[in-house]
Amino acid sequence: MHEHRVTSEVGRLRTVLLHRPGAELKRLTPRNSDKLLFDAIPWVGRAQEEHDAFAEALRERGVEVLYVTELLQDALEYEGAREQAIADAIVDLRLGDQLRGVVEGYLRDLDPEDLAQTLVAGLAHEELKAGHGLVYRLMDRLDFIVDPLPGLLFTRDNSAWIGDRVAVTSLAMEARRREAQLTGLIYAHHPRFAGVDPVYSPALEHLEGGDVLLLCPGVIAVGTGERTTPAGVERLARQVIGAGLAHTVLAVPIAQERATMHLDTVCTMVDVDTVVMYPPVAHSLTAYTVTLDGGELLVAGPRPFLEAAADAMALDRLKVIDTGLDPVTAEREQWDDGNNTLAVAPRLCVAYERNIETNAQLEASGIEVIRISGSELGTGRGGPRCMSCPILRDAP
Ligand SMILES: NC(=[NH2+])NCCC[C@H](N)C(=O)O
Repeated sequence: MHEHRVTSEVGRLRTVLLHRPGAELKRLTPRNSDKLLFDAIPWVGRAQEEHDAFAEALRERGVEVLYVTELLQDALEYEGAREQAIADAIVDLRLGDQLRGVVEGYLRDLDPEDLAQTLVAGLAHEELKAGHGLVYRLMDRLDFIVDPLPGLLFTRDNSAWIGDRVAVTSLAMEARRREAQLTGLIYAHHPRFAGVDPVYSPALEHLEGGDVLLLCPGVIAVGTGERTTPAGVERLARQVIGAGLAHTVLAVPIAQERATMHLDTVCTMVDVDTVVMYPPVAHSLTAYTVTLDGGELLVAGPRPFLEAAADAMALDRLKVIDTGLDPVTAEREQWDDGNNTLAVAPRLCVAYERNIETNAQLEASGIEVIRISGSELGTGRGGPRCMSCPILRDAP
């Protein structure tokens, strides 16, 4: 019997879901990288080496590493999962009926392994010899019939475990919406997750896992900005408080900018009472405290985030470690995901090695840092936290 339960950001990590980047990254070109949300064209082989080293660093600390494609392939052995996966992949209105029929036939002929591959790597125009239909002929030769999912690397965003339930999220960016359909299929059909009852779904208001921070058991901070909408926070609050998974949700407005696309780009936890945070926002960030009273959501605030969080967590104060040192270094290291640490246990975290000043600050504050290289992985603008979806952690 496999367990899944996550009640904090820092309890000892037991099981994590990763996605080893593959053929979908080879689809990135200067023409499509903006749309697919990458800032540069990664060297794929090196990105895979970096990712393998990340996974190995976790395994060395006793963490069980699961991979999206392996789970997906297993799930696709089930007829219901196959049907759903194919239906989701061809619903795109760009296809039109005739081409849709051809793509459907093509996908139906694939075995679970190749189907999983294709759903992630996408299907290029030239790979489908669809002959003379109008849409196929008019389509740009360099276009995709099924879009690739390079963003799948950031498994944090498309699902987030809250207690023993999973929030399958509703991704805001068109390029990433299909990711949650795939993880949704895994949780719905893979025997390992039998009986799991999702607490959120991709059909609901926009919500991305990178915005969801489990401050302590019962208290969740949710960023709202470029990705998660205020309506998404409201919906999540209702769902998780209603289900008894939390008593308080803090809605935290963040700037609607790429550099701060998720709350975890400016703040992550490294201990039960300590965060690493980007100095320019540390004292300006605010929070609305949301609780539930007899079916009604009560909203208090806004107040300074650090105060609201400490109160909800019943702490005297939340300790803050600064990103970088001087403002320029801090800005550089924030951009390079210096704040985006993954805690493996209290006071032990994984971070990109390149963020020298921030890592030094962490160590000076007694946090042990496991450094990984991420020159290629980082081209997608995400660090160790974005690249991992914890499925089981010990109580903090
Ligand atoms: N949790 C995170 N910060 N995820 C980073 C996701 C990066 C990805 N390229 C995007 O723009 O969506």
